[in-house]
Amino acid sequence: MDEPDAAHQRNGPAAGARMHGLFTDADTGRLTVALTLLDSCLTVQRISSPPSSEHLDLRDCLGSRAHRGEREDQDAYLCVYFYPNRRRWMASGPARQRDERRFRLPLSTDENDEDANLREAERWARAIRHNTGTARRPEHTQGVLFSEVRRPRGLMVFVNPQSGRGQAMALYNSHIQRMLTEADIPHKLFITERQKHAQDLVKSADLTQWDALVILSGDGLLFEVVNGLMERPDWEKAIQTPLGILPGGSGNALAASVHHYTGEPPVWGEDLLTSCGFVLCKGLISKLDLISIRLSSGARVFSFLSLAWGFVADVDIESEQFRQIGPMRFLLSTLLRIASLRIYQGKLAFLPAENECESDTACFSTTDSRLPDHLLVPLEQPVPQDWTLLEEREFVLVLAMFQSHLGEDLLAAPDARVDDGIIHLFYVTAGISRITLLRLFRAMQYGTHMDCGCANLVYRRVRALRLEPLSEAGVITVDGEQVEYGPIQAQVHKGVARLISA
Ligand SMILES: Nc1ncnc2c1ncn2[C@@H]1O[C@H](COP(=O)(O)OP(=O)(O)OP(=O)(O)O)[C@@H](O)[C@H]1O
Repeated sequence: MDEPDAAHQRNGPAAGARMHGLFTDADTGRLTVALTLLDSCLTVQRISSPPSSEHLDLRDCLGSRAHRGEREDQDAYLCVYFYPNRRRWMASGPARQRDERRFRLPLSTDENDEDANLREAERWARAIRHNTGTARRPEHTQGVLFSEVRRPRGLMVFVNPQSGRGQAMALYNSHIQRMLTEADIPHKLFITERQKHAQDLVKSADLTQWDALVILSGDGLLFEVVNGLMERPDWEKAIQTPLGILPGGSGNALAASVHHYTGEPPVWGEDLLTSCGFVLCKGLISKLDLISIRLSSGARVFSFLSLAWGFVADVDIESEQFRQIGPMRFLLSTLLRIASLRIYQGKLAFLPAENECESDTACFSTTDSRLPDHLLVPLEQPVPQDWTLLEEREFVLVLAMFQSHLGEDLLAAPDARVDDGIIHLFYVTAGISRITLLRLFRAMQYGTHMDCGCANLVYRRVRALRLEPLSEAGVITVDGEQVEYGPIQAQVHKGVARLISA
């Protein structure tokens, strides 16, 4: 804390002050507190002994409100809600933590105007909310601030009560409801009752009623929402509805990616939820890449996160049986699968990102008019000539990442960005030892797996890919959800959706 500026107190507010006033401590009603509102900071100076001064950064502020005291109390109160990044204890990393500040304005001495103190507190709350909305981080040069476009509609918040360890409703009650109220964001809760419930709801929803669709669950529920939007006749407009993600599942890869894009140190569990809640209330609306995925049956799905075959897909699906242990389920399944390591036979081809010009021959022609896949040809035809077809036929895993994180603590593609228009393709060829594979996954926690010097691990930046498994049975996952097994191909569509992100 800074020492109080005696001259400042004598002479009034500092230059640039939007408002200046005297309050008392909300709890004791005794200490005198001088508040000064600047463009991007609220200064709190305790004038009474011991004097002190604090500068509270409005970029960390979610909102502010004024209210009358309870029952007989005629004083007015000003509440300001901050979520600064702080260490909980010395050894822990910084994480956003709630810090509510309350200040009291005593009942007006003017008997003819008993509401004067409440009006003054409301004037402060309005001014703080205004400055909170405009106090942007200087690095935010792109995108639209969500606070500028939202209201008066609200959020459609989907909660899957079964996701993760079944705690999503408790997380809503303990964190999200309060944060949205503090940020003055209206919302309506939709508790999903079955598979595809969220998909059906967004297919038929009147989207003009909502500012954004928010998912408090794992990535699977957002996958349903994205595909529900893309199945609508008005998909082109519908997919422009901003999406928000709050971690309530066990993988929470997109939520971890959104946090990663803030540039803040990694956090997990409820700290990740608070961070994503903060991003949701304050964040920018960014463009989001969607990846069109074609399955051998002719079905098509849209993905925002990942496509996996081999080791990663097996671990994802096999870990379902350990759902009750939360995110640890992936670690346990990884160890079990490493113990019985498999080789997967298949063909892999891709269009390198540096091949900017699009193939003349490629153009997937179907009756489906949604987002034509101009980089793909039908699966029965050979890939276009400007594609790379690998000679390797034996893999341990193929993993295409569209965002940075594969799980809360797996930073698979550190350079990925929300709308970079790139598929970050990793594959591990047969011949890798168990110990090296384990080392790779440990390094992936810090995003340093490419620094391990493992010759079996290859990373390519691509725009489209095709995978043809040669073994009869196996598992392929898209965004962590199992899809039909067989030849599959994908291409990126840059920034066609929108995500509330950092
Ligand atoms: N009430 C419900 N009961 C059962 N399944 C549901 C319900 N609501 C949604 N689902 C389904 O649960 C599936 C998994 O949801 P989701 O991915 O959000 O959670 P998760 O699997 O716990 O998270 P993660 O993918 O991070 O492990 C989705 O396919 C969704 O359709």
